[in-house]
Amino acid sequence: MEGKLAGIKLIEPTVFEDARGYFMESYQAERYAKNGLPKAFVQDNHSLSKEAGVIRGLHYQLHPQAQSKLVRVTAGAIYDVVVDIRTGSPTLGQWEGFELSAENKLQLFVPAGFAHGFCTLVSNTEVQYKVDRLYSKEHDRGILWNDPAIGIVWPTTQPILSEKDARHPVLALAEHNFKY
Ligand SMILES: Cc1cn([C@H]2C[C@H](O)[C@@H](COP(=O)(O)OP(=O)(O)O[C@H]3O[C@H](C)C(=O)[C@H](O)[C@H]3O)O2)c(=O)[nH]c1=O
Repeated sequence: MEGKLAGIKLIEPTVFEDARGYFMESYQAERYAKNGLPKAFVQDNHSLSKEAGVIRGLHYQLHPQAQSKLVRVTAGAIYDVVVDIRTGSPTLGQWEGFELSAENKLQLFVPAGFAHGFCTLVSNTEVQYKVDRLYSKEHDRGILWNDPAIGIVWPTTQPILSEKDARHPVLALAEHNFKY
């Protein structure tokens, strides 16, 4: 399913349930590539947030280390947010949110050119995501979670933030040089 912002994809995997529980292919390179996802991811990430109301983000990496991400929740639930920061994009500065959970098993594909962040909805939420470029501290950038120019409506107005996330700059969108 396509999001309202070009390139964003919400993926519902096939879940095989039986009396024991369930099985699903959480990723399959050939099928996902047919849906326009990168042919190769190079890193798996996994975070645990102990409380509801944790916001991680909004993050992105600059070219040439700009990352596409395939995000899923394996415990708990998040409100996952993407912001279009592609210079020249007709939806530059627009955001969209999705509820991903261990229950709904939905996966979100976030192409390079989007800032990404999430707010946990329950305690002990675990998020696992694939990226197609390696982490690069030098290319890592952030946007303030409540940047008034973007106006994201989060599930909380008083989030638990890392020190880094509490002090991101607000974003003059024109500054970004993502090739649309
Ligand atoms: C992202 C990353 C971080 N780190 C190290 C750097 C720090 O010492 C520590 C925690 O990093 P950070 O506070 O940036 O972690 P999150 O706040 O969960 O960041 C993530 O949150 C949002 C939701 C994202 O979309 C990004 O993928 C990612 O930036 O892990 C690594 O060693 N490798 C990595 O790929």
